[in-house]
Amino acid sequence: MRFINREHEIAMLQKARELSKKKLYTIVIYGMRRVGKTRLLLEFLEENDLYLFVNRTKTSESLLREYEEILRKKGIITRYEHISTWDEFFEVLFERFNGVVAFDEFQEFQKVDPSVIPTLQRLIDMNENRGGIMFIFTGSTIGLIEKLFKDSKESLYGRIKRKIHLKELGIKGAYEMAKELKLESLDDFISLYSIFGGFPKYYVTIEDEGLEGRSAGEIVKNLFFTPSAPLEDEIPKILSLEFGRRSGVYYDILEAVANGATSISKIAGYMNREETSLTRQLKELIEYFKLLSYDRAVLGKERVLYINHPLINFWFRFIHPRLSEYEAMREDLGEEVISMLPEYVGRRFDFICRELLWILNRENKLPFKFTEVGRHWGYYREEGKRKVYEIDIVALSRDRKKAIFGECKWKKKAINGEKLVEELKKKVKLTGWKGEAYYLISAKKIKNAPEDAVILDEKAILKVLNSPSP
Ligand SMILES: Nc1ncnc2c1ncn2[C@@H]1O[C@H](COP(=O)(O)OP(=O)(O)OP(=O)(O)O)[C@@H](O)[C@H]1O
Repeated sequence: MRFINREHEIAMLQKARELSKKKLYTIVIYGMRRVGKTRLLLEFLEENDLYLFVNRTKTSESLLREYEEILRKKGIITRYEHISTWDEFFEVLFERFNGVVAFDEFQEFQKVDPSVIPTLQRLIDMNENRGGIMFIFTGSTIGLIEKLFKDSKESLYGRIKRKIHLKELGIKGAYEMAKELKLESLDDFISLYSIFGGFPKYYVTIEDEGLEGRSAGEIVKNLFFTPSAPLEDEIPKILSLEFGRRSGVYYDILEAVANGATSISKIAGYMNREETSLTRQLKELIEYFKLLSYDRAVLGKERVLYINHPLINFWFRFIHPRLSEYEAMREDLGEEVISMLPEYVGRRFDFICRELLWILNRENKLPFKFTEVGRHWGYYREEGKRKVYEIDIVALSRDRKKAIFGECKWKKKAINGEKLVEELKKKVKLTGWKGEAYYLISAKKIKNAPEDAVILDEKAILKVLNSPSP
């Protein structure tokens, strides 16, 4: 797959390389698994730079031997020289090497040999003013890498000049990949993006499996629901690397949230456990692993939990609760899941709308600039009963005096725009909104679109996706 996006990150790295010529420069690139850290490194590194992968399955001695061999191949040490300690390894680097040294999966040193970290710290301190070397450390386990570099108790704290949090490619980047894969049909793309988000790895898997130009349903079937499917253990693999041996309750919480338990009391109900026995793990899933987030009612105080990683959400919604069936009757389960996809995609479409709105906002293509966007929900009484209303999009100006209220519907059938806006206006009344109001409808096809509403239909969405990035 051609290298997509990341101009901003490459520019930051290039600037750091320039600065490192005068004075040692250290940079951390961290982000979720599969987001593209290694590829970014490899695109950036030049022939004489050093790429060093910290392989967690190796012993300290064998990793050192591997790196020693790399130094030999690069001509940094001779055939007759040997490196027997990590001290020597870094000393040789500082004495003889000019260029970039990239440690991929740096956090794995904690497993292979934790003493490497203070050794490196000491040598960084001693060589602070030495020009010519730049260190890049990449790490996947977000919580761990943050701890390694931000926690003042850990030794590399304060030695890092720049941190790059590498995020998913975003909807435009994902659409570029989809185009490479001949998947430009918006319907298929919206379904795939709802499942895979902007993680390049999964689009590369579509390419690796020769599934270019196929429908979203066929792709999902092939990648998950065939014998030895390529993504059959993707999520368990990622999560076991993140959670280590502490996994148990985390899995149950994720399953509960993916299936509609959006608060700690509902999760406890789903799992049939006491709330207090889940507090710590829930906090860790939010703050340390960053897999769960809160979605707030923009005009209110309530909040609900959701899984912010699209593929983890998909896995826990459809496969994890039915792992036995997944083993024994995979193809049948696949048929069932594929038949439920339109409804699933319909619900994920809210997030897609928000992302599209952010793009339009950046490009000044909305009635005003908003600074916050999310959902809103509230309650009203009808015939003595308490009922809920929901507004898919509420985008607010900084002073909270202007708002865009929107509905997002991804369905095959055309939506009646006028009717939808009428219903939306009734819901807006329920919120008690007093400021300026604008209305937005996002749907595949819209008939009777009111002239003064912001319209995000198939044509408008394709225009956003195809517009050049600023
Ligand atoms: N910007 C990109 N454009 C095109 N392909 C990409 C891009 N970034 C990554 N890829 C591809 O996606 C796959 C996964 O990327 P990569 O291995 O770099 O991710 P990673 O973050 O290092 O993952 P992990 O933490 O799991 O090792 C690779 O096949 C890579 O070539």
